Amino acid sequence: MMVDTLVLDIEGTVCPITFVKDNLFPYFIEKFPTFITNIEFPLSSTLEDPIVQILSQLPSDIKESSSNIINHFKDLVAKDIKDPILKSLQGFIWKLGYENGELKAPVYPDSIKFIESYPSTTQKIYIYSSGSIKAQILLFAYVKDPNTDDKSLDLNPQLSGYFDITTAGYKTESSSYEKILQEINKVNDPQSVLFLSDNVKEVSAAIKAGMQSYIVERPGNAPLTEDDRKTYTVIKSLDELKL
Ligand SMILES: CSCCC(=O)C(=O)COP(=O)(O)O
Ligand SMILES: [Mg+2]
Repeated sequence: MMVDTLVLDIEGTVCPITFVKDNLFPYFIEKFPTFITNIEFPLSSTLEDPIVQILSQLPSDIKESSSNIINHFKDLVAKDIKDPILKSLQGFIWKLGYENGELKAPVYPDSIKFIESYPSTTQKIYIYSSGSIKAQILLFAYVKDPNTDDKSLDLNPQLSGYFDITTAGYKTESSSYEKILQEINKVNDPQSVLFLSDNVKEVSAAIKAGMQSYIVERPGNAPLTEDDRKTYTVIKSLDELKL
């Protein structure tokens, strides 16, 4: 079956895990406390401030003080918990870093090349990440240009859409991939959709939903077992795709 639609994971697939763990997550932990010190307690969800709106969704025992909120998010980040409130907050804080030049996304050169060359009127690329859609759009708007130090590339014009855990669901559940197939009008043709991820459970869930799916093995990713290698197609670069 001919593939004409790619769904790409971000961390560990088109971008090194170290960028998320060693740059994005610490940036959030460093900058978030300065945002929260300006906020008045108790929180009022009627305020226009988008950060207050997000924090208002927290359980009442956590949102009662800034120190509880900071400790709560530090704990979620340390455990890499894919929490929708954390993910939406991170998008706001990272925006600052991308806009002032402190953050630039080191998307792998093979992935830049693929994203720049694959899309056409009949071939599409979508993104599905646990990072919020806001964070995904920012990351692809500020891609480090591998040829020059000072410039960045905006790959968003090449992308047809974005999914996160609030719009599609958790990435290890096959129902999330069924939802994506519905959204992109591919329910009757799921084998024409190829999902790429570093995470074996995500690849397994996508295959269960009827998509094709390969594991992308990058330096620093979680090691694969012999069984994983026998069960799934494993690629090391998007250059290996023969589409
Ligand atoms: C959109 S960049 C931030 C990535 C992130 O927060 C994350 O949890 C990465 O998860 P992924 O699903 O891309 O592996
Ligand atoms: Mg990943």
